This record gives sequence, structure tokens and C-alpha cells, in this order.
Amino acid sequence: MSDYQTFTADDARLFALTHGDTFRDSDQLEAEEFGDGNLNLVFRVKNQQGRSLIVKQALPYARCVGESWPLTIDRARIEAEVLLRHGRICPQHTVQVLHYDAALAAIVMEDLGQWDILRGALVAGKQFPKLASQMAHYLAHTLFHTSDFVLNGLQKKTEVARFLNPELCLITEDLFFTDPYCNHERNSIHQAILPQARELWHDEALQAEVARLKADFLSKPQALLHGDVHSGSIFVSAEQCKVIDAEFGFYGPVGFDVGSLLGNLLLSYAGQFGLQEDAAAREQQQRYLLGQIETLWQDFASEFSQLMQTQTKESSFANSRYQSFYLQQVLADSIGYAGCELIRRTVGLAHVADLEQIRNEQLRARCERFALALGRQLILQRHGLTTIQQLLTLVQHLPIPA
Ligand SMILES: Nc1ncnc2c1ncn2[C@@H]1O[C@H](COP(=O)(O)OP(=O)(O)O)[C@@H](O)[C@H]1O
Ligand SMILES: CSC[C@H]1O[C@H](OP(=O)(O)O)[C@H](O)[C@@H]1O
Repeated sequence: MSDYQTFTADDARLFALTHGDTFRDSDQLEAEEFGDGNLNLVFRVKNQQGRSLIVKQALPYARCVGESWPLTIDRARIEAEVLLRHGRICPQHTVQVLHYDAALAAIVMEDLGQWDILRGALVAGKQFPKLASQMAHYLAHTLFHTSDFVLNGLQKKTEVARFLNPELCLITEDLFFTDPYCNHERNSIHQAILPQARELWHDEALQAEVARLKADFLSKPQALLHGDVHSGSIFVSAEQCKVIDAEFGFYGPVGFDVGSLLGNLLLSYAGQFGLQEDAAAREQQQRYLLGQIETLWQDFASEFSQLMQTQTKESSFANSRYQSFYLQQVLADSIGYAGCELIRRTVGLAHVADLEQIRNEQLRARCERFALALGRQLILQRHGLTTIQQLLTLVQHLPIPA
């Protein structure tokens, strides 16, 4: 940590100039910090011809809270190494890392600023027809190729050790699985839904199922996860999408990555009741979101099955009955983790624009109650929802609370 110093815009400019071959010494470079995430500094460095790079630096604390929440800067290594690993497996959907400096905890990467961040685009009512099939491809390939289907025991354990990431995992363990189910000071709960939040704190049946999901998060190193596939971590255009921000990566349950994205599509669905006043437009956007959820699972399941059938290296796992069982269990896990994401984004520390941008407070409260009710049903019913169509039916029939 001795060489570490927090970057100014000028430091970021020099860092981008020195690393990678995007810029020339003669370039007039401008740099500005524009990060809006919870944890890190993010700078854009650009020359006068319009070429640009992103410099991301981990702070020794969580940006959204300040120095009172110290946090390892090793998260920059995890982020760079996960993105490099996933980038080798699926370059078309992973942001390109150009350089990583361990002492400065800083990464140089390609600038995706010409595309939209998925969350904001969905809030604005935009649609991206190829999103789900491309994300299904990214998830199936990155997760399969880092799993026991491909790695032998020695390789796998080396990888698990390299990506232990205890401090960032602890944040997820707390924010996803602990805080929303008790009266924790980190929670952020709008007054109007306090009664529904309190119900969570006394719902033993729900807490038991969340405990099972948390235990799996702690002890099921199935594959190298991105660890935080939310719609703020996906850049998207009409033709393409790419994932950023992998600092929560570790070896965990495959369903956590799939479920995080499912949960974020459902958060967008819930927010539509408050964001879109025109009923026809709202229904159309919600139909789009449900279609994307269906495609996400169908394409993921079909690509993952294909990979299991054709590229499994460990003979025990070549068994087709085992492979069906594995996929069924990934679906149940994904639905459960999607439920956790819905709940933690509604009453936990880190909220999302899909709900926060609803200006009418009463309407927002109704959407939040919907998100909580849906999250609860997904967690409780996940083992009974054996097809994605059953999940879609549940969503469509869930009453919109008063
Ligand atoms: N490769 C990139 N291209 C363009 N903008 C980026 C890139 N990476 C990050 N950003 C911008 O910085 C913001 C914060 O980045 P993120 O990786 O989510 O930081 P944090 O780890 O603090 O959450 C993003 O919302 C986006 O606006
Ligand atoms: C104190 S971290 C809260 C929250 O923020 C992370 O997301 P991001 O870095 O993309 O802003 C992650 O989802 C954490 O749970």
C-alpha cells in the first residue's frame, strides 16, 4: 500500500497516457472524474480527436459512505482479473481491460460511454431486443468455463483461492441476506412502506429460506461469478452489450449471477407501474421485460446444456441426468437470488433508480410493495417454479398492492 495515492484528474491523465497505446505524448489530454457508483473513482481521459479511455481507481474506503467504511483496495485486482478471465472466455460482452496496476489499485479500460447504461435506459422506457440472448451467452460461457465441468480439482482450488474476495463478499452477505430481514441501521426505508419492512423482520418462514440462500452463497463455489450483475453494470446499444464492474467477483453459486440480472429486470418491471403513466406504453414495456426474462433463462439453459453435453472434461459430470438436475437447481437458485435482489434494493442500503425515480410518493410506495411481495414469493416458491413460464405467470398474477 506504500506506493498508493488517491488519483487527481491529472494523475489519471498521466496514468492513461503511460499505459496502453491509445494516446501519443503530443496529445492534449483532458481528464475528469465522473463516477456515480458506490465504491470507486472513475475518470474519463480524452484527447482532442475524441479518443478516450476510462481510469478506475479503488479508494481505501467505500466512496458512498466515506473513510468511516474502510475497504480493501485489492478489489481492483479482483475486478481486473475477473474481467480478464471473463474477457478471454467472452470478449464480445466483457469490457476490455488494457492495464492494471496493483500498487495504485488502478485499471485502464475501454470507454463504453457511447452506449447506454442499461438501468437508465430502461427507466427511460428504451428496449434492446438482443440484450437477453447476449447476456445469456455471456453468463452461460463465463460460468461454464470456470466451473467443475471444465476445471480439474487442482485448477479449481487454485482459482477459488485466487478469488476469495472476503471483504467484498461480506458486503453482499450483509446487504443481501442480513440487513433487510432485521431493523439494521444501514437500511434505508421510505416511511410509507415501513409496515411491509417490519413484516420482513418477523417473517420466520422467509428468513429460513433466505438463510438457505445465504448458506449457499457462502459455501457453493460452482463458478467464477461476476458477483454484481445489476443493470448499472451493463452497457448496452441496439446491437451490443458489455459488462463492467466485476469487483464483487468470487467463486460462488451460478444462480447468483443469473438471479441478479433476473432480479434487476423484475425491478424494472415493478418500477414501470410508477414511471409510465400511459397504460398501453407501460404494458408494452412490461411485456418486453417479461419476454427478455423468458429469453434470458431459455437461452442460458440451452447454451449451458449444450456446453455440458459437448465440453465437459470431468467424466463424472458427463452424466445427462446429473446435468438436468444441475440446471434445475440453478433455476431455483436464480429465482431465489432474484427475490433477494428485489427486496434488498427496496429496503436495504443501496436503492435503484427504477424505484427511486418515481416522483409520486404514493405510487412509488405501491411499486415498492409490489417488489417486496414479488421478492418474497420468489424466495418461498423457488423450488416449485420449475419452468420460466411458471415464474412469468406468478409475476403477471401478483396483485398490485394498494
Ligand atoms: N468502461 C467504462 N466506460 C464508460 N463509463 C464507465 C466505464 N466504467 C465505468 N463507467 C462509468 O462510471 C460509473 C461507475 O462505474 P462502476 O464500475 O459502476 O463503479 P463502482 O465500482 O464505484 O460502482 C458507471 O456508472 C459509468 O457511468
Ligand atoms: C456499499 S456497496 C453497495 C452496493 O453497491 C455495489 O454496486 P455498485 O458498485 O455497482 O454501485 C453493490 O451492488 C453493493 O451491494
